[in-house]
Amino acid sequence: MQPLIDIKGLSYSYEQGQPALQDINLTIYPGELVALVGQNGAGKTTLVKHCIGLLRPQTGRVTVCGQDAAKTRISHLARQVGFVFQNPDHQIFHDTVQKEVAFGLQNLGLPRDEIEKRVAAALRDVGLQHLAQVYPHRLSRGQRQRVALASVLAMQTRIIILDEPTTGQDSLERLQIMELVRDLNREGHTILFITHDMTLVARYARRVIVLCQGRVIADGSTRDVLSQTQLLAQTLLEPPQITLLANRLNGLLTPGSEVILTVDEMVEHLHKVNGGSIDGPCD
Ligand SMILES: Nc1ncnc2c1ncn2[C@@H]1O[C@H](COP(=O)(O)OP(=O)(O)OP(=O)(O)O)[C@@H](O)[C@H]1O
Repeated sequence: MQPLIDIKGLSYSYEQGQPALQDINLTIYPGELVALVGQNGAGKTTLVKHCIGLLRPQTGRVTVCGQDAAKTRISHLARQVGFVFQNPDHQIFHDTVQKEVAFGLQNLGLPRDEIEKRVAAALRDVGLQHLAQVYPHRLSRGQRQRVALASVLAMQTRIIILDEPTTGQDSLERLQIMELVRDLNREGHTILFITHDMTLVARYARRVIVLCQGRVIADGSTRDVLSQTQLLAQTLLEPPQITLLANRLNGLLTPGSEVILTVDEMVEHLHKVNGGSIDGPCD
């Protein structure tokens, strides 16, 4: 299968700085749902900015949908890769939510009724349809984040990259955003999301890439990566509380069983251990 994103030997340093990325080699295939994690300053944002053409490799090469990202116009890449910035205020410029979400579609030259349809659908998906005529900067940070997400959804790109998509959201909104991300992935979008929230990683990601000081130190299935507690400790990332609890209990109850990632898995596991005497699920 042809990769959608192919990164070979990518290194990058900001002026007068330590290398932000060092010899990154990564391949993202169609249909993946990938979490990119690492402590502050690990290089996550720098890496994804190379995938949308905002930064050009100093060494190495980034290919997106078969095209060299360094030689492709940003506007052209934007048809393939949607990017939701960590700070929504970096991508919100218009005076109503509706105009903001329509902007990229107008640049594509789409007919007016198609634009209206896509804007309405995207606002519905993020739960903001009732705020279409509001000035975006009057909204909460979480709502502005969802405006930015709606703008990307409306573009219907094959790849969606989200930099900390749940920042500023309460716990219900966090889950709603991640359920939407999972639905988009099921509909065929390839998703890469950056987060520090390892509970969301455990629950939603199928693959995890760990960056530490500009290098990839782990890349594998969520279960494999989250079971490497010592490696995660290097990056100051802690597995979800339920995983830590299960690790402690496993030693006592059922040595050698698989790492547990969610409350549902824990309940299922306890059912097995106790012959079905525990009610669930409760995640
Ligand atoms: N515009 C910039 N100019 C100079 N140095 C920068 C710039 N942006 C990032 N850096 C530095 O590059 C390194 C990687 O930063 P980057 O923002 O990619 O990390 P990150 O993993 O996304 O961090 P965070 O989780 O805090 O967003 C850090 O040392 C950071 O200080």
